[in-house]
Amino acid sequence: MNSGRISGTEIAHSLDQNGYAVLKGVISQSDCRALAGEYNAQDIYRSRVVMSRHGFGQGEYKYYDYPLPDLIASLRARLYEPLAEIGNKWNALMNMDQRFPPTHQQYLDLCHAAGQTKATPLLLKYGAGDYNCLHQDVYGELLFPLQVACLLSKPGQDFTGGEFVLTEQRPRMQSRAVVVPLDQGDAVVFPVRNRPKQGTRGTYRVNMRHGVSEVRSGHRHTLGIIFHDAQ
Ligand SMILES: O=C(O)CCC(=O)C(=O)O
Ligand SMILES: [Fe+2]
Repeated sequence: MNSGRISGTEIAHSLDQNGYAVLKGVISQSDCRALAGEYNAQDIYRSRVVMSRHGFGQGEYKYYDYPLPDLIASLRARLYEPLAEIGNKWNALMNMDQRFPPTHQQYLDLCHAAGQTKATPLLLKYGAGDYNCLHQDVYGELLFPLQVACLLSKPGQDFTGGEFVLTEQRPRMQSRAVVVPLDQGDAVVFPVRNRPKQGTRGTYRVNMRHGVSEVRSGHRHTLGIIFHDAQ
C-alpha cells in the first residue's frame, strides 16, 4: 500500500467540490491481484451474497470475517482517522448527533457495544452483464458517514464498462449522476447516505447513492471498506 500520508484536507475539499475524492494507487497492483485472487478462499469470509436474489443487481460479493486480512485491517484503520474528522464536521453541519472518536478501534468498540459486531469490509465480483443497483450501505443505528471502494481490476484490460456511479439528490430537485474515473489500485471516498452542501440559505443535506454500471466484458473486482460494523 502507498505509504504516503492521506491528506484529510484534500479529501474534504474534493468531497465538497465533487461529492467524492479519489486516492490514487492506494493498493499495489500485486496486492490487487492477490486480493481478487482470494475470492474463492475458504475461512476468510462470513457470508456470500448473490445480488440477483435480493434485487441488488447482478454479480456477487462476500463479507470478510474477523480477523480481517492484515492489509484490509490496516487500510481501514488508516483511512478512518482523516475521515472521522470530516465526518464530525459533516454531522455538525447537518445537525446529526453522532460523533466519531479519533481511532477506528474506539469506534468499533462503540459499534460492538450497540450490537453491531459483524465485519463489513467486502469483496465484490462482477462478470459480463453484471451491475450494482444504486444503494446505501446502512447496517444499523450507528452510521459512519463516509466509505471507500478500491478498484482491484484494470479497466480496459480486465474489464470494460462497469463504472462507479454516484447520484446526489438535492431537496426538491432532480438527481444528478457522477461517474468516478478509477484505475486499478485507486480508491474512491464517498458519502454513505448524506453530505452537507452549502446553499445560499445555509447548509442542506444531499442524499447520495452509489452503484456500478453494467460490466460489458471481462471481470471486475472491488474491495469495499465500510467503517461501521453490521448488526
Ligand atoms: O463495486 C463497486 O465499485 C461498488 C461496491 C460497493 O457498492 C461498495 O463497496 O459498497
Ligand atoms: Fe455499496
